[in-house]
Amino acid sequence: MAGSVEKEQQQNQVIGIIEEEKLQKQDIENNNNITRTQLESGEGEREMAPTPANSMHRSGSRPQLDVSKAEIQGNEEEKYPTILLPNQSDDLSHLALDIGGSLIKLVYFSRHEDQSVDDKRKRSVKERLGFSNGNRRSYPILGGRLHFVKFETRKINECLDFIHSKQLHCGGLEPRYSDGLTDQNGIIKATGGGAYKYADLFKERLGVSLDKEDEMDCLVAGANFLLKAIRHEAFTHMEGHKEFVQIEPNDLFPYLLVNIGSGVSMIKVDGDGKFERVSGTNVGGGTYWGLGRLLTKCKSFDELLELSQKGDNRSMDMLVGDIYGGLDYSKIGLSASTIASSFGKTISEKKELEEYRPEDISLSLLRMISYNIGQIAYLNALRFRLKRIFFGGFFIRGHAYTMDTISFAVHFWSNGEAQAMFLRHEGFLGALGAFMSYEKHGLDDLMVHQLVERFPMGAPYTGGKIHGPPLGDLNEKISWMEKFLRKGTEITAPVPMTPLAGTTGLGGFEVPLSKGSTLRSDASALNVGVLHLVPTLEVFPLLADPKLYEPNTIDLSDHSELEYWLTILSEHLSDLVDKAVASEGGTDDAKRRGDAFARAFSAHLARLMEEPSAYGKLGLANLLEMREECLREFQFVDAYRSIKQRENEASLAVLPDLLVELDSMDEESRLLTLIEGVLAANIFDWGSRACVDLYHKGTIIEIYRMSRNKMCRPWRVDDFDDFKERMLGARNKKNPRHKRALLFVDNSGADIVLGMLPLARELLRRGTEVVLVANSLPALNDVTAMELPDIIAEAAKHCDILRRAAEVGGLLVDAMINTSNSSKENSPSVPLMVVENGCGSPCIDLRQVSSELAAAAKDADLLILEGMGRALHTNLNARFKCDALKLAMVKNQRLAEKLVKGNIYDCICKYEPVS
Ligand SMILES: Nc1ncnc2c1ncn2[C@@H]1O[C@H](COP(=O)(O)OP(=O)(O)OP(=O)(O)O)[C@@H](O)[C@H]1O
Ligand SMILES: CC(C)(CO)[C@@H](O)C(=O)NCCC(=O)O
Ligand SMILES: [Mn+2]
Repeated sequence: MAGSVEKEQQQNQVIGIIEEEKLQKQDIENNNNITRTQLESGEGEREMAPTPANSMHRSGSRPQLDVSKAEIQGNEEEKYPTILLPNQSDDLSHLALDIGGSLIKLVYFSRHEDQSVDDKRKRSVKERLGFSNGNRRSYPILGGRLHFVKFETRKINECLDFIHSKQLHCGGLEPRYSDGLTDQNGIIKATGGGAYKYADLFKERLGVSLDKEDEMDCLVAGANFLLKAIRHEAFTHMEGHKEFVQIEPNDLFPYLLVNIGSGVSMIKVDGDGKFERVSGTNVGGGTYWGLGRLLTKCKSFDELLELSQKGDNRSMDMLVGDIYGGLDYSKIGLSASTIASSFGKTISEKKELEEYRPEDISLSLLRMISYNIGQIAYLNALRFRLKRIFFGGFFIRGHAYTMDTISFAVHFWSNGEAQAMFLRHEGFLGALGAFMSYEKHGLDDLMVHQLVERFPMGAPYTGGKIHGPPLGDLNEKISWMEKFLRKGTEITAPVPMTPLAGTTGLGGFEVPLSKGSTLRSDASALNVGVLHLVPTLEVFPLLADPKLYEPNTIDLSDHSELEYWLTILSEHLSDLVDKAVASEGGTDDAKRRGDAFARAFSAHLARLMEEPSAYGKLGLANLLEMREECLREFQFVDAYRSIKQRENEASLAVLPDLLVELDSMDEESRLLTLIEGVLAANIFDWGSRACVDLYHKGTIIEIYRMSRNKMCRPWRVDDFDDFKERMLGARNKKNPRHKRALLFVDNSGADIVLGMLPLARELLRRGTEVVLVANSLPALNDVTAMELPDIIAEAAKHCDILRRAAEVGGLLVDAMINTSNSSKENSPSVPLMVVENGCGSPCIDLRQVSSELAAAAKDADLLILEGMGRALHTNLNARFKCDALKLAMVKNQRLAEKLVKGNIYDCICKYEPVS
């Protein structure tokens, strides 16, 4: 794709659907009044754009639209006139299809220019660290998003409409105006039988040709991609218990892939493109849905599945006990309750179909088919000595009972030798594989750490389906939220996670496990997010062992733990909404958005409470990030903006006094005071309920002083003496001073200004280069990389060391500072730099950090992680290749008890020298 970039950039790009209210003709004619507009792009995502002349620093990962010199094409009276954007650089999409006997699966990719601002901080970082991420052509893969959508094959017109409304068939370009490009882009990769059957229909309706890819090739390519590139794609499901498994890419083959679509294919996979279809069965998903429809009169697959959840198969199935007069047949290992013959009971009863409960029929049928597939899969695994069986296809539909039955069959027959595993993207294997068959998309090179899965927080999913019209408008999104809630409570309901009693241990499987009363919402629409491909993400190079690294400290698979944190977030919500609404001026519009945000986020929390792994493996870091993402989705760019500003100002005002105080001390007490200061200042955390209550009781400075006065050693975890020894004894050869320290900073205000900056200054004074690592996007009151240079410039007015270092680090190039003419020659000229961490969350997952942080880490020999999010919730147990100091105040009673057997406001100073 990279090769065609220039060509595409020369093409005028046309955007078909832009809301007319948003882009008024007049503005377009004046062509410079529009500061932003919205282009619908995928599930409820919004795209906005600065004009080049008046570019707003919307911090963010959101792509932006260049509407300069925009022109209406064609009839201006049209409701949705086509708008030509000559200066908009390429934003294309690719689509691939898997048209099966029952369902059509779509995978589409939307890509956009990396429009991250090249601010002075970034420029200086690039210069200092000698790396560049500005040139995206140096990356084999381009950033963008992979979306997953499905439709029923019998409703193929809905699918065609969807493709048309999103212009997916012409690479994001309107065919009418893209001339030559239509041909070039008028080919869609497609697999499944429908690629043949519906080729003419696609040509007729969309003017595109389907480029047919072999179905088995695609299934295998899709499965291999998912298993290698997506963390925790596979999971086991036994007796209601779901567990994610991480498969090592070099320990993946061989395996048996069982794709349960309408029919079932069993494929032995030995490598990329190396496979053989070893078996299949015509008793599959189509059988369940088809027979079930006839026997129960259900109108939809989900209705049928839902019925099964209230069923009792004993009224249909003939059990061993029915045959043996209530006895087990223990000699061959069969309990009385084992099913001897599915549906067998109905032969001895003189009942008509109508006299059986549809619920029982559905359950009996589901069990029969699942068990049968599990058994055939086992036999094939045995045939080829395969230990792992991955089950895909939409028959599974993330349904607990189906998975339990299959797992049971595999486990029972193989005596636990073979393992059944399921895939989160279950039904999308073929479509993904077809997508992969596009040449030069670069996806093969994609690595786990470059993929971020995001769940649209307020997206147009209703009843598990995604349909147009696109929600480009926040109003629509908000009113849709209300619909979602209504719909959500209808279809999203708890399924017990704990197994019900009833199995005999003798191979009996008479009472369904994890059956619940209502069906969980459609897995494929709600359980699979949008995959963001971010080529600039890297694994933090200083992790001692990335394979062993687990960012989260607390295990949320412990249900009480999950409940606790979900409750915390829930209780925090109204306060957060107040802040968010205030940050946007408290207007009516902001209030509506705040309300919708609160509802959307509560719905997600409620869903997670019922179904903790709804969005994949859940950790506290994800949960906290989800909140920030959700805020951003409702356009709250920086909810704590004014609080941060106020706290920065208040802290900067007392900084000079603090520096004087520090400078009057000897080295040893200064170091202690500095660490104390960091711990004390970490009390300013708007993410902590307890602290927020505290803030009502005093000014920032009062609280900071109070906090510092209460600092008495030993702290709960207190390795200060070791750290001090390393620092003060650093003059000998064996332990030279640190060359470069990375300081992962946390909050704005006192935390950064009175805590971390003075510590940075001390390191600089000792000749250690300092890199401040801060968030890329706002999260709570965390300081961002974009905000830091201004804070440093202010602080530098009072401090030569900071000023010189910031100058050397290129941070002060155009800042207006009053230089006081003091002794330059005394201060060593090591740089102070700022890099972004690549995150927009209070926590940090070091498996996915920005490339500039990765570059800065190369020469670092000291890490200081500060704050609850970065040093406690995540990374407390992380091991590094260099010295590491973890500093935080524990601002939560439960966490304090759990992690350090201590109390709220206890402090942690954990020093881990590299051995
Ligand atoms: N909403 C749904 N509508 C219809 N079937 C569904 C739905 N959700 C799950 N299913 C089940 O999934 C099956 C289809 O799975 P899948 O999409 O993997 O196969 P397919 O590609 O359509 O079939 P094949 O590969 O055999 O041509 C259906 O037969 C049915 O059992
Ligand atoms: C025909 C396909 C491959 C179409 O996806 C699938 O439905 C299937 O594998 N059916 C089972 C056919 C058999 O092997 O008995
Ligand atoms: Mn299929």
